[in-house]
Amino acid sequence: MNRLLQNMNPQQQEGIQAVDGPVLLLAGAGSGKTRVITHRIAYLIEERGVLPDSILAVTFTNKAAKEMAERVEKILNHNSLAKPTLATFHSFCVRVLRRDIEALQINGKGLTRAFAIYDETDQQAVVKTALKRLSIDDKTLKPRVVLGRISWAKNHMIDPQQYFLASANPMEEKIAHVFEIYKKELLKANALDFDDLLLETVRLLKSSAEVRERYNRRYRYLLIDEYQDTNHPQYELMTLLAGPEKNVCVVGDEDQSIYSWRGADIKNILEFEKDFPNVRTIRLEQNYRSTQVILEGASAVVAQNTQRKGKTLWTAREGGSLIGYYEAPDGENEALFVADHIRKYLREADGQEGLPRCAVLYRTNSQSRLVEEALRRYNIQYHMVGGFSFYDRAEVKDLLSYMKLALNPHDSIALGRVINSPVRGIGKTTLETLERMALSSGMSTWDAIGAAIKDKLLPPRALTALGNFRRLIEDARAMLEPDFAEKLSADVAGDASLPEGVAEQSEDVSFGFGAASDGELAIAAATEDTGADTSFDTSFNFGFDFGPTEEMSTIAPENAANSDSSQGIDSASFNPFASVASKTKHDKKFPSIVSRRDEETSTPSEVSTSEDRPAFRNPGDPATLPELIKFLNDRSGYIRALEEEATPEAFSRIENLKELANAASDAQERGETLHEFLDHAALISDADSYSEEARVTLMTLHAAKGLEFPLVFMTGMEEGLFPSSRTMVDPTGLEEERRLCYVGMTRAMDTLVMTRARYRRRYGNDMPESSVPSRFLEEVPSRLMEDLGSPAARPQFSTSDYDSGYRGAYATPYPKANRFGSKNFDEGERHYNYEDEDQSGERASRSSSTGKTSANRSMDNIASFFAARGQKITRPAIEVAEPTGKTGLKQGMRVRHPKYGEGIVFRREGDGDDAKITVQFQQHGVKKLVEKFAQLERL
Ligand SMILES: Nc1ncnc2c1ncn2[C@@H]1O[C@H](COP(=O)(O)OP(=O)(O)OP(=O)(O)O)[C@@H](O)[C@H]1O
Repeated sequence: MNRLLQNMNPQQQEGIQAVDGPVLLLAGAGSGKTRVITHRIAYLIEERGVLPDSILAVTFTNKAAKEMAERVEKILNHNSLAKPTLATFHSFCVRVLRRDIEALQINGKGLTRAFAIYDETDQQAVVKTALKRLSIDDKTLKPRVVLGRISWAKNHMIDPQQYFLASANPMEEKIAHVFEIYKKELLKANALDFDDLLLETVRLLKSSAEVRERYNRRYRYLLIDEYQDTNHPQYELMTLLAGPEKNVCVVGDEDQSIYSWRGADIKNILEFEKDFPNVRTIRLEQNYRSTQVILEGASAVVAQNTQRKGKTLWTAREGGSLIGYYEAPDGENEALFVADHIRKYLREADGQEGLPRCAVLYRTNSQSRLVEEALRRYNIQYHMVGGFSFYDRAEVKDLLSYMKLALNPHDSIALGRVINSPVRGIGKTTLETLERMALSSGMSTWDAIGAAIKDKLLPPRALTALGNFRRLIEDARAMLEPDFAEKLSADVAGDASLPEGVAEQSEDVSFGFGAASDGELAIAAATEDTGADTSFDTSFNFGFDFGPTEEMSTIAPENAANSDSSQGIDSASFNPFASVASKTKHDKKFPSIVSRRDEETSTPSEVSTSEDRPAFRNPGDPATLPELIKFLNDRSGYIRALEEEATPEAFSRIENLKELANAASDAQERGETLHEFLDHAALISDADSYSEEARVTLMTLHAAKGLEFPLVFMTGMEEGLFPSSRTMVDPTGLEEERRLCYVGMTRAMDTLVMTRARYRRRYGNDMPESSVPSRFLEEVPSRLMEDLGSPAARPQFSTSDYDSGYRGAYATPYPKANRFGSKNFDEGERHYNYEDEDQSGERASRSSSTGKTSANRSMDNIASFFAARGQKITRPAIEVAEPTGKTGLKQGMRVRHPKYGEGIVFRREGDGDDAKITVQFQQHGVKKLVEKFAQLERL
């Protein structure tokens, strides 16, 4: 047998040998697709005598192209001088255009071969020029938003004219005009952006038969990898390059198509057989990677999808350990569980053959923070793929810079970083003037801002922008002082009477809290209490959700006592400042977040009592860390700007900022000061050295595609997180999430563990929100899963497990029972949640005392989780009849809420006026609503 066919199964052999005519290689996960592609190329060269340079293989990433080239070289024993072309779509297009773009010129006009390639910064500059020319404020129409639309239009082959005709509103019309100018400007500059590289190549090959035929003669064998992730222009390019011979082999797996948000069209693979009628379809269905258990589990999940061709994957690796499931009380414990498991795995693997390798996968980058911190506590080195370490991300650094300025506004580096981020009209010239002033007088930039405002040294617009920025920082600084709320409301009241303009604002008093002087905060003269509770709400629009008026309160009972009785709820309680207005002053002072608290007046144990629960600030206390972050997020306009951008990247940045707020809440609970929090963040990024030898890899599910690991963790298996809430009411989006789940599961070779947190903090909320297990967990047959949460299986922690270097950063070492025994948690102190308040239905049927409900609920959760899969469990399931009430809404129904939009009913409890309904909203996560006020419309 030919050496290239040895050790290959019959389908793989067919895939290697079928080199003539169109071939669709449907390669299931782990079925040796990469092996087949590389051997196929080698086979063409060695067996069929094809010239290497007449082979073109297109892959998705440069890394994949490089690896493939190396593998082919190796298979051919480095005997071939000529090389096949292995490139990405974009790099291939650059080659074509550098050679032939001038064929597109008409009467000598058009782009030349010396064209420039514009990156995103260049693109933004062009859009800004266009907006300026059209007198459109780039705050109302963000350049990034415009660029997103332009890219979308281009990838759907829509030109500015068509875009204009199809525009449904004035905004879209404006974008069409910008698009038109953008196109002309690029042409004038002899430049192409990334999308153009593909589109112009397609246009070239379509319009010039001479050029097309030349490429068809040159590349007689075409191979496209990851075909399921190609978009429309890439599809067109493939058909043009396939030429009359159509020796084109596309390799892909529709079950691994996870890039529709980037324009990938799963139809390309689903309809390949239609486009090439005489296609030979080869299915690679033997999986060499995973155990039977893992493969069966993954296949069961993806089998729920409708958009697929359907493959029956099998493996000779019979049996294998069951898929582990662990339900942690919260996100921190989930991460610690993973870290503990990894430590054991690495220990056990020590001395055994082969490098132990494992991966922790998550849906969004922001989830890495807790895992990173847990691994660091265990002193386990890790490598993070596809992104910076959490604290290195631009948006996180920006927000930390704001926090640093709140402590020290003279920190010129932090100031330089955020003075115009988000864009607030403080331009280059202004900054240069400030820098010159600072340089010549020895002032800090902060002081230079003050001087420029005072002496009106800059144009009015610049001064207004600087004034606003200065005020933002001063207000943040004021939040670090006691009684800030009262001062702020006084300031807001005072503001109304102030004439507009920079001159007035330049006076210290009009800045609300006074200008800061070196080393200490100058506080504005105390003003009368002007009724903080009303003015406060208007002065602070945090731009995030504190809950609707009809939502069940998540506030502590002492605050809930102020509820609006007619509604049975307390809208104000969702405002972190509400407690300031509604509570009576406590004797004990809340520890300052600026300085370390006085150990005599407040010991760590006191902080965690219900009376002094850190989540709630007493009147006269400084703001808490999460409050400060929320204030900065909102007042800086940072989150708003990202929301307007509305790209997947922007959403992920928002998630990161929310995660930073969560980190702050954790720090607050540990009693950390702002200084300590910032130091902790700095240490994390400083110590962030990656080792090539690291055996632990952290990455998103997307980044994991194409990789394999003996041990894989999939974390955050929760509705709203995974599947992501944005996809949950869109069947197509949901199918893509399911494919992502399949990709994740099939990365595991020997062991797969899926975890979730029962309560997860969202956007630094005082109270973690309860979560619902991901539907994907439910889709794995129960016989394939085992619960790792039973006491015997539960890892045992001791404080000595933690890296001593890190312990210093935490004021209170965690007691053993707090980690996985979740003693505190179970006693309902820190993790108070509405479910603790409202379990009437379940409680009625339970004889247990309320003090133990959390522990019992945990059992019930696991019990019902496994019961749903038909697995026998020792604890009898609790029967709660599902009432339907007046609305007739039932579990699984799709509904619309006037504020939260679309969602799916997850649970209904109680009846009559007390009936509560839990809904998973697409945009807003899980909400528990009082049915009679909820105004839910059935869809
Ligand atoms: N015929 C074979 N005999 C033994 N091992 C094989 C064979 N074919 C593939 N493998 C092994 O199976 C694993 C998966 O192969 P490969 O990475 O090529 O799969 P893939 O189809 O590209 O996977 P995915 O699409 O899931 O990323 C590799 O470890 C590979 O060495």
